[in-house]
Amino acid sequence: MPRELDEDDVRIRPGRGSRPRTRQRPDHAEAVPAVVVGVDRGRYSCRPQPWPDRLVAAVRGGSMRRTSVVVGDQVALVGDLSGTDGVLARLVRREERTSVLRRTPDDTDPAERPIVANADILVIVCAVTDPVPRPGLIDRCLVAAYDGGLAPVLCLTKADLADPETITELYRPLGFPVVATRPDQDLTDLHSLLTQRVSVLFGHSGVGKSSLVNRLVPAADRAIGEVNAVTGRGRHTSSAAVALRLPAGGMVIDTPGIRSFGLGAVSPARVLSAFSDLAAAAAYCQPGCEHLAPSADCALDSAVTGGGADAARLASLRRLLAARATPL
Ligand SMILES: Nc1nc2c(ncn2[C@@H]2O[C@H](COP(=O)(O)OP(=O)(O)OP(=O)(O)O)[C@@H](O)[C@H]2O)c(=O)[nH]1
Ligand SMILES: [Zn+2]
Repeated sequence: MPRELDEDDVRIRPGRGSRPRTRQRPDHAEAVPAVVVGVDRGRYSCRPQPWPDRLVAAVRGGSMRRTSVVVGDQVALVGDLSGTDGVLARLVRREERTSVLRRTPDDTDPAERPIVANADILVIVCAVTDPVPRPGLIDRCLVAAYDGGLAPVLCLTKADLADPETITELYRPLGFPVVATRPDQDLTDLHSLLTQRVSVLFGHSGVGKSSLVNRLVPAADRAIGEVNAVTGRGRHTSSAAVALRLPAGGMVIDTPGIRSFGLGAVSPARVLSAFSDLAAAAAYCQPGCEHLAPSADCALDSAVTGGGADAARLASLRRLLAARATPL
């Protein structure tokens, strides 16, 4: 029996997915566009665009063996797309990604690898208390979001137990939405941010992420658990990202078991690009300036003293740049 390749066999290229697809064949013109909503050991659960209520299990076609495919990827399928149990379609193309979140290497997995593609928003879920908030972790998530091309949202859970103001204040200069949630209030603010968008939820164990997912996604759609029935349950289940449909459109991607995002290859320039107000002043820095601390090389401090930039924004940028180097 030929050995089946899976996600673990893929060598992640250092670039950002710009390899020309010379193997693309014209006979795939009729392939059906679909989005990947679950991945398990080389099997992909996909929702075809023309039949979004259908879950089709697929494997990568021959020309795709070295192409990484993750939850959120836009792909093209050929073959039997009926979604019948036990039937496998073939995945013949992966479209360019608009964003990529990467998982940090760990003891069992030495490669930094993509876990979610094409998400618009990273929702960083953090409890106001119990467990105590860890701004260092939030900062690392922010770096991963800016680097991966996602807009961050901070969701502060358990606002019924403590005042979210201290932590909200810390992030105010960054200008992204901060939403506080509590069990006795509805999730209107969060719904309006996430509806019609693709968002990734990330949070450490105990912060209330599962409670949030259950409130955002009605029980019926949780039947996405079927994904695992289609593709088989196994060792990867606990760390696999799964895309769930929001009632009013859009998807939330849950990332159970993922403890942090990869920051190994993050460049200061990509983080800086999320600070448009400071990016212009940074053009006056010496080449190679990492903007980490006040120095003769860094033009950002004089931009602040000259009134062209905000001190709190610069402090936030420096905290994020420093967070890259701080282990969790
Ligand atoms: N008071 C209060 N408790 C909450 C809130 N959200 C969640 N909890 C409680 O916090 C505990 C953890 O919630 P979970 O939803 O399981 O948290 P999780 O982040 O999914 O944790 P894991 O399942 O371990 O990954 C549970 O006892 C919840 O009832 C909240 O807004 N307020
Ligand atoms: Zn600088």
